[in-house]
Amino acid sequence: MTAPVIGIACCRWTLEKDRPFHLADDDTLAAVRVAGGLPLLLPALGGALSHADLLPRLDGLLLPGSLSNIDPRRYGDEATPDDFIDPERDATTLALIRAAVDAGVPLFGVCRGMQEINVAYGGTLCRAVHEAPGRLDHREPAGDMATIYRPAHPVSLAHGGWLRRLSGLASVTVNSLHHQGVERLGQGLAVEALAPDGLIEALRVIGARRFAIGVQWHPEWALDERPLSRPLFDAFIAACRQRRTERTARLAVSIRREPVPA
Ligand SMILES: N[C@@H](CCC(=O)NCCCC(=O)O)C(=O)O
Repeated sequence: MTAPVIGIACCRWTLEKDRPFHLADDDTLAAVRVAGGLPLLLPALGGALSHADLLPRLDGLLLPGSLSNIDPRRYGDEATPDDFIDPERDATTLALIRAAVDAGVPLFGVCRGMQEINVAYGGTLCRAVHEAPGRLDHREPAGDMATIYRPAHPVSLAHGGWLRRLSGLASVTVNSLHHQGVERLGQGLAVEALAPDGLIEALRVIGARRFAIGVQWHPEWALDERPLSRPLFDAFIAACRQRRTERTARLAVSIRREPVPA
């Protein structure tokens, strides 16, 4: 069996001279490869990325973190001029998420990716968690990469939840690099983990045929050093492998059914 193909949603950033580039971070690609997947970068083409063309070729969909924020108009809030948004990524991922889950494509959202799952299911975001009464500051500290991605706070894993079953743990300590967070949970989503201030740190799509999980932290960083990070990627890729097996079996049947030329 060849490696499952994992579509990784790119950001679209203008890096120089008004030339936009499609980007994904290297740690996410490395984590997918270590767990046995074949990363395939999905350009942020919005509506030009045909789901009918794409989804039958994908074994998994991964939505990585990003410095950019989801356009607040996507969840009914007002835009502010200085917000760093990425409309093309929004147009790509927000349309793709539910289509992927409905097609049985395993889905894994990290940080912005988890926020995208929430918005795709009709949820809203708090745009500055550190300013919300009773909330902790979830932003990263200044410093080198080890400091930025340091274990920052515990999260409690939901009783009877999927993450608790996977890890056998009641809580894990996670890194934290975000200033936005889930405000209203989307319809059809379940809480999988909470921070000490009650902020939702992980969620799951209820009734999804396969892995459909979002986490607010970054398991791709120091993959083998944190208790839940490698198991998360391994479980995601295992689900993708299962889809690949079924997908290739279906393909073989349809090829056998092709009439043999006389
Ligand atoms: N901009 C949003 C999402 C935060 C996020 O995804 N951070 C990732 C930072 C860079 C990385 O390591 O990918 C927010 O601030 O809430």
